[in-house]
Amino acid sequence: MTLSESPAKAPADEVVLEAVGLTKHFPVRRRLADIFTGRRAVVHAVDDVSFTLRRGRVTALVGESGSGKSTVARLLAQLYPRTGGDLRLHGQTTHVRGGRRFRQYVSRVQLIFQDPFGSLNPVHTVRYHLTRALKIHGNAGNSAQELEAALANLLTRVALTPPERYVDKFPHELSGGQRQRVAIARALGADPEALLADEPVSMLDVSIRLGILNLLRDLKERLNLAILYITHDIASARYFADETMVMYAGRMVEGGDSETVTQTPAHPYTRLLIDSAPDPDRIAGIADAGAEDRGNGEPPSLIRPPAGCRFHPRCPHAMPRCTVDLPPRLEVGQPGHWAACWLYDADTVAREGIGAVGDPSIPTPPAHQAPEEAR
Ligand SMILES: Nc1ncnc2c1ncn2[C@@H]1O[C@H](COP(=O)(O)OP(=O)(O)OP(=O)(O)O)[C@@H](O)[C@H]1O
Repeated sequence: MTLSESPAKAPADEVVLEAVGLTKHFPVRRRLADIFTGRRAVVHAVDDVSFTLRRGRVTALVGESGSGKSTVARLLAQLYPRTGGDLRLHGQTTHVRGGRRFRQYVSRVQLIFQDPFGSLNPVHTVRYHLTRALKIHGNAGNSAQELEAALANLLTRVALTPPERYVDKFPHELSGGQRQRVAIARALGADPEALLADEPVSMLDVSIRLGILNLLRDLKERLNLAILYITHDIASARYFADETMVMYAGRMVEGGDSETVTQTPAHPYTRLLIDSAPDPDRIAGIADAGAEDRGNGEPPSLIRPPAGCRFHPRCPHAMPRCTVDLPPRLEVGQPGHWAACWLYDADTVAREGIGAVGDPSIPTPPAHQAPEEAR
């Protein structure tokens, strides 16, 4: 078998991968007190995360450091066993740990790492890395000519042309951007349906980031790929992703189409994120409201995460209910736009009042600002 020359025949928008209540807790070393109490402490890295990856679409997963984004990518790549929840490939539950079934899974779902310097072996050439990927996934053809054609095809797909200029280079002879292109070409050697790109540009020079994002977008369109784009840069999600989901302290707090989430953010945490990463194109009203509503402090301990909404200790709008009840996903206007926030439950707001337990050092929204406007 060789690489498909034309975009996959699967319909655009077809669901490839589905996370349903995905949960990952990492055990932490036992302390003396734990032995007496019989408790085993865990890091709640990812709790109850649900979303779908579709053909021909980029889904961004955004959040600050430690929010659980990389753990989600590793769960989707099945590098970690999950603590709970389900992972479905084309609707079928999938649970693989090594061996042939893992290789079959990996040929459909490929992970691209953040660090193009660490992910390529410095003693091997581009030819070696790509040939290995093609052979492992049965895409190297049946002759030396077919292999050569497949190598040229991969390099051309990632715009490393002419291919003969790059194929025999070692990683140290390439720039960071060129190395990341080789890493992407290696992932494409599997002829996958889904790419999981974990901060694919964060270690690259700012001047070449756009080129890599444009390449991924081009691949999404030409190869009809489903792409998960993990980033802490919400402005790039607006530019690059079709949908954006926001994670805070291991939980999803907001989701919807990227334009809506970035231009009319609903969750106070999303507003904080946008506020700390100014986007010049953002509409003035949101920018002003964000500056006023800014929460402060640090993300919580994931060993003993706060009850209720995990953002409530930092939230200027927190109400008593936020400290005890976990908010469900609530619709916030545009179809498909949701926020896990009690601000969007009219009964709770009417009963408790916005900001009743918020940090008093942070100004609460003006009295006229109804939950509708708090979006
Ligand atoms: N193998 C592990 N063992 C214990 N805790 C872990 C492990 N991997 C991650 N964690 C913890 O899980 C939480 C989520 O980490 P994760 O790396 O997924 O976050 P992230 O959003 O990707 O952050 P970053 O952008 O810094 O990579 C963190 O508190 C982290 O310390």
